Amino acid sequence: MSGLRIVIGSDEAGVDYKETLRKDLEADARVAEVIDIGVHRAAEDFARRYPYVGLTAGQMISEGKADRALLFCGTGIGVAIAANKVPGIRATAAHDSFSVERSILSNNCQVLTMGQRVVGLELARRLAREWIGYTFDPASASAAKVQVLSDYEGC
Ligand SMILES: O=C[C@H](O)[C@H](O)COP(=O)(O)O
Repeated sequence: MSGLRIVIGSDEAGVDYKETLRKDLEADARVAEVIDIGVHRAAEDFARRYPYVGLTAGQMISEGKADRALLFCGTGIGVAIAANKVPGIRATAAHDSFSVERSILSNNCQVLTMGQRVVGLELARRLAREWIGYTFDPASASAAKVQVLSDYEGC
């Protein structure tokens, strides 16, 4: 898909990867807009923890301000849990190529998360490049399964 609006964010444990991946996304012609929700390196911003980052990203997608989010924390787990609290949001941590692919093609996840303490930087960059290239097919056999979740949430 071209023209993606992507939120990028992290807690303090993922800020190094967030900074590198933000630059990658900004240089990618398939990305229309990169929205950096922090954290930034200022001490006061480091007080924001993974729940706020995940919730903010999920809310932005829910409100139509972005299409996807790429989030980092120590493991990728905390930001995924937080984003999943927002109704209608499907978020997952993934650190391998197949799971990243299926997060879109099977699950239509809007949010991909990774852990800076889990995955190497170059693999994270490669996975993000791959992730941008996938588009969910609403006519696929997977669509009815995703719809069950949407129906449950009513959105
Ligand atoms: O999922 C949580 C993240 O990995 C976070 O960056 C670290 O959380 P902790 O400091 O509570 O271990």
